[in-house]
Amino acid sequence: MLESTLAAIRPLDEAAMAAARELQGRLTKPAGSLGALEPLSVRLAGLAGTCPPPLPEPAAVAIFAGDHGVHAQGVTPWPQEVTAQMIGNFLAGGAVVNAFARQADASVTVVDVGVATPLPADPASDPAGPRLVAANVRRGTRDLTVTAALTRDEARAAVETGIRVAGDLVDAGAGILLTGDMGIGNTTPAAALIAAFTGVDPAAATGRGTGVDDETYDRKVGVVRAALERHAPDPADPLGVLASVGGLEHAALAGLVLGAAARRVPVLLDGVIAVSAALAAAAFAPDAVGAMVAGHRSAEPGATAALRHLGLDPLIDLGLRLGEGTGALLALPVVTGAVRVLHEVATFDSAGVAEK
Ligand SMILES: Cc1cc2ncn([C@H]3O[C@H](COP(=O)(O)O)[C@@H](O)[C@H]3O)c2cc1C
Ligand SMILES: O=C(O)c1cccnc1
Repeated sequence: MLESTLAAIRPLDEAAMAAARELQGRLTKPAGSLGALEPLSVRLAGLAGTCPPPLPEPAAVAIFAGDHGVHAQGVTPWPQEVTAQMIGNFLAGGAVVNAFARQADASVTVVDVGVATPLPADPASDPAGPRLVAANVRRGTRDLTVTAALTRDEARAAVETGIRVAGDLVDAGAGILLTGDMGIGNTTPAAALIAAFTGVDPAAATGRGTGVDDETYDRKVGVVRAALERHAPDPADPLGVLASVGGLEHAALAGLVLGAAARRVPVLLDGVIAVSAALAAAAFAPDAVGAMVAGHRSAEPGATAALRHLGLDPLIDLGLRLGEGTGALLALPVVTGAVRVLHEVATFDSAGVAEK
């Protein structure tokens, strides 16, 4: 399934992009006045293979949850149980991601791809409310400072879970997918993935996650450095990188991105966990970058290194450092606006407005 998905990922459609550029030039506004929205609309036309591309509606957030063996190294002050407890919060509608999803009219799907502790009972009473997908590959990764976090088969199973979730959401009608994550400790493997794929130093890839103190931060950088030295991951082997220093939610997010790209539906990336997974997706299939929209610039320094490597400019920059899909949801109206312009704005000709 991974191989067939990769084979389905193709470059953007040049004719649709040319049509979108030409249309942008005829709309009743000075050329270029919509800044980053204009090239975004062109890219989304290229992805859809038609101009104008469909409005990115309805939106679906997929929150992949997993735990991390590296938690044992003291890289985060939060107990591991918080991952499972937050799943309960997502399903009950009480997390920040739920508030923003309601505002954006987006569905929320929570995927247990690797949670270590028992999940709370699913309160799912509202059929339109958040939904839980049980797809646990393993009850958390192994400690990447000691051994590979995952076997290649486990990493593949998680990637294929993400591909499957993307396909199911698109089959159910989603016009855009948004990435979400939950996993106490997951900024540590995200930093390791970013260092492995971009080549930046572990100190430049590592941030303070939930807000760790100086001592914990120094330990975290040391953990990332030790993991890279131990495993020497090969960036040309994305499955190997995900297995050695990644996480189950990171691998599944890479699959979600690949699945979206294969179905030619845009995928709006959230923060540092999402962009670390996007690096893996791009290593699997460089053309997958065409489907990626960077929602925001996470405060985590690794996110900026990853976005630079991917050649993506984030739509908003609010200093967010939460994850869950919150930054992607806040950026969604910007994406919709970029496409709506192509559908609804009059041309100089049709509106009888004189050109310069
Ligand atoms: C209550 C709570 C809600 C969260 N929602 C997202 N995260 C975010 O913070 C965690 C990563 O940071 P670190 O690597 O420092 O542990 C992940 O669970 C991520 O989704 C949360 C973290 C907490 C504590
Ligand atoms: O950028 C993120 O997504 C992020 C940052 C800190 C903690 N959790 C997630």
